[in-house]
Amino acid sequence: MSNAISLKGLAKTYGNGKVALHGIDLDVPRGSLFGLLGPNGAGKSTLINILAGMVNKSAGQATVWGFDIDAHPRNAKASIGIVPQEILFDAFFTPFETLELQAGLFGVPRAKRRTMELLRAVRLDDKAHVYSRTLSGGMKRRLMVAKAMVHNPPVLILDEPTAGVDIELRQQLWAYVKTLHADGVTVILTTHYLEEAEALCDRIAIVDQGRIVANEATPVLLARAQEKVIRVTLDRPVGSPPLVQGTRRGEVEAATPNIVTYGFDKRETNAGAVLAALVADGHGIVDVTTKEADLEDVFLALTARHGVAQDGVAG
Ligand SMILES: Nc1ncnc2c1ncn2[C@@H]1O[C@H](COP(=O)(O)OP(=O)(O)OP(=O)(O)O)[C@@H](O)[C@H]1O
Repeated sequence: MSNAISLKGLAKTYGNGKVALHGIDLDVPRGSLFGLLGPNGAGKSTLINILAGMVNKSAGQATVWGFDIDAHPRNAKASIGIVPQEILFDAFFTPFETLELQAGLFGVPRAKRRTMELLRAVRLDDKAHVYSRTLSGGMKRRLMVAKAMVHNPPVLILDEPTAGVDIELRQQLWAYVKTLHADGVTVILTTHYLEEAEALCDRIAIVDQGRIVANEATPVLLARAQEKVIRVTLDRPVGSPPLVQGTRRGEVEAATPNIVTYGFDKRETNAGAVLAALVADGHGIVDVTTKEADLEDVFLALTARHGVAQDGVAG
């Protein structure tokens, strides 16, 4: 019961024979801010749509907040709020009416509705009574989040919430999501923006071709990226990179032949040893920078397919 979402052998084959999910197992712990990453077509929307009751699974089990989606569909649905990719609401309703209508659909009694509180939370209280069609894109997006929260679900799923949203609005949206999370809401977000998942999520699962290829606490996932890059400015140009044991991919920069870069595995050597080797070889060090591998490197390594170009990575 400690999981917000639990999937066992969840599979989906569409009518046209396309297998979108190959029997996946996935647990999302309660209280987490969970990232679901994957290239286009990986199966993220299929997974979310099954939880939302919009797509029928072909096999397996799914529970939301302990409620099996087959045995207790109403409770499962009531436990989840979903912000879909597309903006969906009637442009001729005001934000206030939109939320009231949604609360009605979820059977929230009038006395328990939090319409103005939600509008304040997404900073749309001053727009409560204007037509929704006059809202900016970012405001509409925030209204979608408020709409997903009318029935106060313990789990909020955001499907690609920041695609096409500018940086300032993105930050406002994340500020609100963090507030919800701090208040105890379990948040699951799908995103192509790896930096976003890295910065926000405490746990990340990577989906690729209908399979979970990683599911780990963010620092553990990042630690999988053992490659580090060191860029050294030498005191004079070199024709080829001096040999340094324990490194690979030594390169001299074409335009500035006194700058050399090396890749190395953190488990095998370190920046100090690289510099010491260069000095021992008679080179003077003028400057040095290093770069850690990031989530993008891990992501690419895990979803690398022979001869197939990746799409949809990093937005
Ligand atoms: N209704 C459908 N009928 C047939 N195939 C579908 C249907 N919906 C999705 N698919 C296919 O299932 C696979 C998974 O799609 P899905 O939309 O779940 O991926 P996704 O990870 O959400 O991708 P994106 O990030 O682009 O939304 C894709 O190959 C897609 O073409």
